[in-house]
Amino acid sequence: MRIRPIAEGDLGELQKIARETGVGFTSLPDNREFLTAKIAAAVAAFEQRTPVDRRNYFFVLEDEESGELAGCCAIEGQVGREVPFYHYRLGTLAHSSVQLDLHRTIDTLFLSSDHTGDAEVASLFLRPGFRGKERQHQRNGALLSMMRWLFMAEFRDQFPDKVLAEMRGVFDECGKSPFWECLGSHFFPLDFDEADRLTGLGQKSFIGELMPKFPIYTPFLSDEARACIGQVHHHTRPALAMLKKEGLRWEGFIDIFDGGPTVEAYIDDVRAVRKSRRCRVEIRSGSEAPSARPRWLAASTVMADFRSAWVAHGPDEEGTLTLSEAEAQRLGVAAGDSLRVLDTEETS
Ligand SMILES: CC(C)(COP(=O)(O)OP(=O)(O)OC[C@H]1O[C@@H](n2cnc3c(N)ncnc32)[C@H](O)[C@@H]1OP(=O)(O)O)[C@@H](O)C(=O)NCCC(=O)NCCSC(=O)CCC(=O)O
Ligand SMILES: NC(=[NH2+])NCCC[C@H](N)C(=O)O
Repeated sequence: MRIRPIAEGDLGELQKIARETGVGFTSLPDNREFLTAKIAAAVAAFEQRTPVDRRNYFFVLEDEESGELAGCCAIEGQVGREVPFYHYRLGTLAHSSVQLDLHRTIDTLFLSSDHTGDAEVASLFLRPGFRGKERQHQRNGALLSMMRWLFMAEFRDQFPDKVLAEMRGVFDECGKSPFWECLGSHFFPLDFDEADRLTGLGQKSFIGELMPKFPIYTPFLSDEARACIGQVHHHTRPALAMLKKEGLRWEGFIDIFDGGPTVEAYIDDVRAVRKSRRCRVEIRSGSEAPSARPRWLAASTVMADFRSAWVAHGPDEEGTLTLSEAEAQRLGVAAGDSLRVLDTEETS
C-alpha cells in the first residue's frame, strides 16, 4: 500500500469513495463537477502553482497490486481564506447574585471564526474492505492519518502555526442529527443532509449567515442535542483517537450543524512533526522481511511525485535508512536520496 497525490485519472474512483462516505462527511459530496475541481486544485497545489495560503493537498491510498484506491485524506493549507469558516465555541457565563447568594455558570455557544488562517487535516476515509481486524497488519488507517504530519513537517514553511480537524458529529439510527434538529433546522429549512451537502460544495458561509449569531444558552437545547456537543460519530472514533495521540485537543469548538468537536494543536507541538526526521537512503538487495505490525513510516522529501508508505526498518545511528528494492521503488527513491521517517511507536 502506498500514498500518492490524487491525479486526474482518479475521478471515477473518487466518486465511488464519495458515495461510500455517508452522512456528515461534508468534504466529499457526490458531485462530479465538484470532485473534478477538487482534483484539479490538488494537482495545482502539488505543482506549487497556487498561492501558498490556497494550497489544498489531496492524497489517495493505493493498493499497488490491484491499482485500486483504498482511501483518501487531505490537508488544507489555510481555512477561511475564500469563505468564512464558522464554529460555535462552548463558553461559560457566570450568573451571580450576592444578594441571593446564588452563583451559577451557564454553558453558552458563541458563533466564532477564530480558526481563520489555520491549516486543516480532513477527508480521512478508508474503504470498509481495507479497515478493521483482518487488515490490522497493514495499519492503513494510521498510514492515511499520520503521513500528513510527515508532509507538514517536511514542507513546514508552507503551513501556518496551527492545525485543526473537524470531526463528524453524532447521528441517530435514521441518520438524523439531534443537534441539527434542535438548532440549525429552525433557522435553515433544510434536512441536515442538504445543508451538509451545500457546506461541502463550499457554501457554508451563506448557511452560517442564517444561523443564530447571539449566544445560545445550552440549557435551552433538548437533552439529545446537548448530549451531541463535542461527541463524534462511532465510525470517527479511530480517526479522533489517532489525532489525540499526536497531541490534538478539543478546546470547546464545535460544528455549527451537528455539534461534532474540532480538535486542534500548534503544528510544531504535534508529536509526529517533532519526532520525524530526515534520513539518507541506502538500498539492499533481496526481499522485505514481513513485519507483524508496521512501525516505521516514511515519506518523500520532494513534493512532485510525493509518496508515503510503511517500511520494515528504522534508520541506524548515523541516520541511514536501508530499504529493500521493493520499498525504494514504492517510495520512488534511489540510493543517496532523502526520506522523512517516523517511529510511530515512540511516545512523548
Ligand atoms: C478513520 C479510519 C480511516 C480509520 O481506519 P480503521 O478503521 O482501519 O482504523 P484502525 O486501524 O482500526 O484504528 C486506527 C487507530 O485508532 C485506534 N482506535 C481504533 N478504534 C478506537 C477507539 N474506539 N478508541 C480509541 N482508539 C481506537 C487503533 O488502535 C489504531 O491505532 P494504532 O494503529 O496506532 O493501533 C476509518 O475508520 C474510516 O474510514 N472511518 C469512516 C470515515 C470517518 O468517519 N472518517 C473521519 C471523518 S473526520 C475527518 O475526516 C477529519 C479527521 C482527519 O482528517 O484526520
Ligand atoms: N461536523 C462535521 N460533520 N464535520 C465534517 C467532518 C468530516 C471531515 N472533517 C471532512 O473533512 O469531511
